[in-house]
Amino acid sequence: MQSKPSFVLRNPSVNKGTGFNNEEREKLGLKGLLPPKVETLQEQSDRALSQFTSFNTNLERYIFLNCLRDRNETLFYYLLSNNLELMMPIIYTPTVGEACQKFGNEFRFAQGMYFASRDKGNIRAMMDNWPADGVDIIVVSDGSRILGLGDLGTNGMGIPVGKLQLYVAGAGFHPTRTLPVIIDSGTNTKKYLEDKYYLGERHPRIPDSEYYPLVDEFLAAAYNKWPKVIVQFEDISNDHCFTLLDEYRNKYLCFNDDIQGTGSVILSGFINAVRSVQKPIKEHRMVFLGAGSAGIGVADCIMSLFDEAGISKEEARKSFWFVDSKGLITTTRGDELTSQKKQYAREDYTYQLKSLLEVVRDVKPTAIIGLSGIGGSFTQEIIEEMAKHVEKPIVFALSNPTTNAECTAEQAYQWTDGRCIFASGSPFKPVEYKGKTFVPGQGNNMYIFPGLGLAASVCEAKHVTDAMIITAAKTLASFVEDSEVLTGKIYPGLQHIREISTRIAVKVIEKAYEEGMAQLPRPACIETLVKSRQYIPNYENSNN
Ligand SMILES: NC(=O)C1=CN([C@@H]2O[C@H](COP(=O)(O)OP(=O)(O)OC[C@H]3O[C@@H](n4cnc5c(N)ncnc54)[C@H](O)[C@@H]3O)[C@@H](O)[C@H]2O)C=CC1
Ligand SMILES: CC(=O)C(=O)O
Ligand SMILES: [Mg+2]
Repeated sequence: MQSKPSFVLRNPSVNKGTGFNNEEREKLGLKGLLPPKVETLQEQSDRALSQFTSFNTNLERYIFLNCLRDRNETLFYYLLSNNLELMMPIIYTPTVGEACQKFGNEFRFAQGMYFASRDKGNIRAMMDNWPADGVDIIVVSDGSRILGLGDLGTNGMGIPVGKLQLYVAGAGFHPTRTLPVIIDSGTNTKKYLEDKYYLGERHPRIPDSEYYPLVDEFLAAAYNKWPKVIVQFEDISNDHCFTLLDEYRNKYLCFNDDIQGTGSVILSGFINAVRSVQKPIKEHRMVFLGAGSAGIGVADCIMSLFDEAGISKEEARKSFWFVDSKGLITTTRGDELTSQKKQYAREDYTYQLKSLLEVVRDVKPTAIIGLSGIGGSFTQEIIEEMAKHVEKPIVFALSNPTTNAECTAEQAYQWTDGRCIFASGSPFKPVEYKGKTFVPGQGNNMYIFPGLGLAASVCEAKHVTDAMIITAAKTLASFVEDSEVLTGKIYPGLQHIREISTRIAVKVIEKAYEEGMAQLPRPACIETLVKSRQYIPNYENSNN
């Protein structure tokens, strides 16, 4: 490849830094521009790892990694892929949450694309500014509900960026073919509107009459420019996300990660928790704290287990109790419920239960599922009350980041005397309790979206269906052996994410063919096709 040296060394997609061999240095006119030693990718990675560990704070490590990505993409993905467990909590939850909150302060260079209301009418033309040849996947947020941190506006860009890094490292999307997007529809967070470093549009969120046409124009433009692209909606507040999903799920190739990805990963964890406690699904009583996009998405997916057990929807709903900021959701509560809440509203309560503790006392749940964004809301009293009535309580504290988790892993094991099956959205370290080591599971959609997205992209799916989402959940669950499940392990180790994503992709593609959703002619071997499409970070694959 003939190119100006300054360009090659400053283009992260092709830059190898000290990895350029002598022949390449000669050919590309790089002689004298690099220190003499030619290094292998492994040697470069060893140095980068040592630099990574030398920082004092996780935010510094986050900045270091993103700057590395901006210099040498191959090295970044090689380092990340080989140190995923160490680096996941940095590029993803919890550190990405802090990085978003400080996005304006720590901004160094632009990534992805931004579309604001004033761009209305020009979005398709703006997309031609994106420098890559093609785009296979877009993660789009409007920053309105970033993890459990609320409305961060344009600062939310860290989330699409981080999710796409997982798509590359976890599933093998090609990094140059991923596009993080922020639809800047303003922010209602005063702190950011008044922050001199805030980089978004400085106005309150636009009304629905402007919001929906803006998103519609963005999607139409994206599918016009990249007809096979898959779009993942991410961290969009629940006043919009359900409407967007309903509107577009049968029009374009898209899905909502917080509703469907979370639904799938928690269904998977629940399947294994049910295997672990050895109690049939119809005997479970599930209390949800939080009835937003994630809570409803999870319940909708768990409903499939009742369906498989031959239990009607009407009957199955009696196993769910939802608590939101106003208490137990009932048909008699007196407030206007959204259609999503209505389907799970209890009809059998003539009295009102205002607090989670009251609900737990009343229901004696076998599972308590936190997707409220409220840190510490599973108190000792609540968990102890639950543990009185159940031999192996299922405690899922799934809100992110770590500070927003409903309880910590340590608390859950202590308060249930080591009997609970625990999972959290953000990672917790193993817990020593009464001479035993408990390894908490991470119930996070990161196990699902890379493989699901890969499947949809590779087989050129028309749409992402519920059956594909449930297939992904079951495939993930199958990674945990019976013997492991009995010890309380419900998710496989993260270090196997590539294998997991590959298997999820294969199974989801098979389902897509079964359902007539796959548009690519059926290949002789789906696994071979999937593997042939996966990016592996090494210099042999680069263009030089
Ligand atoms: N582990 C994972 O993979 C995922 C975790 N999440 C986390 O779940 C949390 C919620 O996400 P979404 O459902 O998308 O948000 P959301 O805003 O759609 O829903 C939040 C729900 O919590 C309820 N709530 C708020 N304050 C409450 C209180 N004091 N008591 C009881 N309920 C209360 C709200 O009424 C609402 O029903 C966030 O922290 C997010 O990070 C979301 C998606 C995936
Ligand atoms: C994990 C995730 O998608 C969330 O917390 O929103
Ligand atoms: Mg999310």
